[in-house]
Amino acid sequence: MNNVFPYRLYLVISEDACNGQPLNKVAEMAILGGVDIIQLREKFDTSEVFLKKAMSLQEVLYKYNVPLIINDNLDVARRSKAYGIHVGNSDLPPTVIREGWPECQCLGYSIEYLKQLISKETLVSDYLGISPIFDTLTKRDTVTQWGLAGLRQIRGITDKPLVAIGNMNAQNAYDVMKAGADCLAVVSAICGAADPEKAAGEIRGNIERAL
Ligand SMILES: Cc1ncc(COP(=O)(O)OP(=O)(O)O)c(N)n1
Ligand SMILES: Cc1ncsc1CCOP(=O)(O)O
Ligand SMILES: [Mg+2]
Repeated sequence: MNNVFPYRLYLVISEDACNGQPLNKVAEMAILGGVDIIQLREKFDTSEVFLKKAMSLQEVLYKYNVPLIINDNLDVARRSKAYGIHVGNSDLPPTVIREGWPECQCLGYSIEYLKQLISKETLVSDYLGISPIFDTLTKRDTVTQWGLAGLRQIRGITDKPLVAIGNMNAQNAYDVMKAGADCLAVVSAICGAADPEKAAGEIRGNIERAL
C-alpha cells in the first residue's frame, strides 16, 4: 500500500481510441516517446477478450519494463499479472481490491468529489486520478470538471500522487503540472495522433519543463 509512484506520463489505451492502428504498436511508439506507465481500458470487451489483449500487451511492456494497469476488472488484472488496477466510484472499492488482491502493487482511485479525499478508500490507494481536469469527448459520464483551481485545491489537501486526466495534451501539460499534478494521463492526444511517438514526446517534454 502507498507504494512510490515515480511515473510522469500515463497512457490510457483502448483499441477504439487507436483509430485503426494496432494497439500494441501505438503502445510501443508511445513508450518510445516517453510514456512510462500504461492502463488498458476496454469498456465493451468480454473478460475473455480483455484478458487476451492484456496478455498480448504485456509482451510489449515487459520488453520496456513498463507497468500495466488494468481498468476496472479485477479478474483480468490478476490473471494478466498486471502491476495494478484503476477503479472509480462505480467499480469495486479500493478496500475490497486490497482484500481480494493482496499482491496488487499499484491501486489507482478516481476522485470526483472532494469528500472522497477523507475516505478509507483514498487512504488505501497508491495514486488518485483527478477526474476529469477538463471535459472530454472520450468519457462522457463524468460529474464535473475540476479545472486547474480544483487540482490546486486537491494538492493542498493530500500528499498522495495525483494523476491528472481529461483532455490532457501538449498545450496544457506544463500548466497542469504547475497546478500540482505528479503525472498526466492521456487517451486521445496520443492514441488518436498520426504519430503517437511524437505526440508523447511533446507532452513529456512539457512535463519535464515543469519539474
Ligand atoms: C488514471 C485514471 N484516472 C481516472 C480514470 C477514470 O476511472 P473511472 O472513474 O473508474 O472511469 P472509467 O475509466 O472506468 O470509465 C481512469 N480510468 N484512469
Ligand atoms: C478515462 C477518463 N477518466 C476521466 S477523463 C477520461 C478520458 C480521458 O481521455 P482524453 O485524454 O482523450 O481526454
Ligand atoms: Mg472505472
